[in-house]
Amino acid sequence: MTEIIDGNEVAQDIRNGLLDSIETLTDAGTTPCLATVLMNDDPASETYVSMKHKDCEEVGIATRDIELDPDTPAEELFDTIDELNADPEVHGILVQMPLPDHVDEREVLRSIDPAKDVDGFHPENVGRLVAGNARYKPCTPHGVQKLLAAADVETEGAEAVVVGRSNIVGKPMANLLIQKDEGGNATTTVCHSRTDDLAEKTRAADIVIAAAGVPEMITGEMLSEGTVVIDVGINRVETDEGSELVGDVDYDSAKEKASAITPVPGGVGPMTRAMLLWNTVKAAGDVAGIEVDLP
Ligand SMILES: NC(=O)C1=CN([C@@H]2O[C@H](COP(=O)(O)OP(=O)(O)OC[C@H]3O[C@@H](n4cnc5c(N)ncnc54)[C@H](OP(=O)(O)O)[C@@H]3O)[C@@H](O)[C@H]2O)C=CC1
Ligand SMILES: Nc1nc(=O)c2c([nH]1)NC[C@@H]1CN(c3ccc(C(=O)N[C@@H](CCC(=O)O)C(=O)O)cc3)C=[N+]21
Repeated sequence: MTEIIDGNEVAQDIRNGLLDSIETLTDAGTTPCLATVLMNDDPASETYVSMKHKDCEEVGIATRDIELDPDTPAEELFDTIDELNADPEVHGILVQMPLPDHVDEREVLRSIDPAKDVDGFHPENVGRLVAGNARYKPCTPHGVQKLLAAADVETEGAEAVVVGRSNIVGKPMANLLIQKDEGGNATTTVCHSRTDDLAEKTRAADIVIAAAGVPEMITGEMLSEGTVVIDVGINRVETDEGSELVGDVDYDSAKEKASAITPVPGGVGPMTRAMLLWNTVKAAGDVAGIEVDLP
């Protein structure tokens, strides 16, 4: 029997696990607060940002909601970030990607106070993660680690294959998997668009983590019996019945081979949002000087 790993359920457990710490912090006068900055009018981005606000509301995290018109001059975005950096009531800052072409994404990431960088994308936080001294683990890979743990998947000694090498998913995922730490100690291969014979790599894996942004590219035929399959991909595709959300994994054929698999939607996506709350609570705890219990 293939285990279907329910991301909504695990994310709910994480949110519940944060409640006591949020209450402790709030009672001590430090209500955790996340600020989001949205500077694109893509409906999907708007949906994701509003989901993040709803999640915060549910657990008692305060929010700031900043929306900038996509043709706002970059200077104004930097001014906004400076204000949030300086605001003692704001603990986490998330600038939703993608940004318009006239804004330099790297410069934006560098401008966020690393102590408030709850995405974990600032170069200082990337460096700390790589050095094995992470402050904020990036939300999507951290969420994948929590999903694997919830499904009792042992990473230590496992052969893990990450498909994708982006800065926001593939690279930090691989870095977490090779850490000498809980949820790490995996022998990790990173594949990408120039990988020769991807199927050979995925067939040798105990754990496959698909983050390529190519709809349904990982098929059952590319997997060995018993593989754990984590599908990070979120692709909107048009079908005869309208638009549909699919992952990077061909779910039906992969499920035939997998011992455990995540669905899309309802897999990694909700975990990304839950780990954002996790990082925000950690940020508030650091500011308050209170050691909070994190799930
Ligand atoms: N669930 C969630 O919370 C989140 C989901 N996502 C989703 O995850 C997916 C990946 O996102 P992201 O990392 O930002 O995407 P990017 O487009 O930034 O990176 C994709 C990576 O996949 C590699 N790749 C592309 N095509 C192939 C192929 N045919 N075979 C092997 N490797 C390939 C690319 O290789 P190369 O480097 O050579 O170009 C690149 O490294 C997307 O579907 C995205 O929507 C993203 C963030 C959060
Ligand atoms: N600074 C920044 N940080 C991010 O973390 C970030 C970003 N920019 N830009 C866009 C990507 C994408 N991303 C998702 C988060 C949650 C779901 C999610 O909750 N998905 C649900 C619902 C999907 C739906 O119904 O549309 C699911 O998969 O079940 C999806 C995608 C975060 N990202």
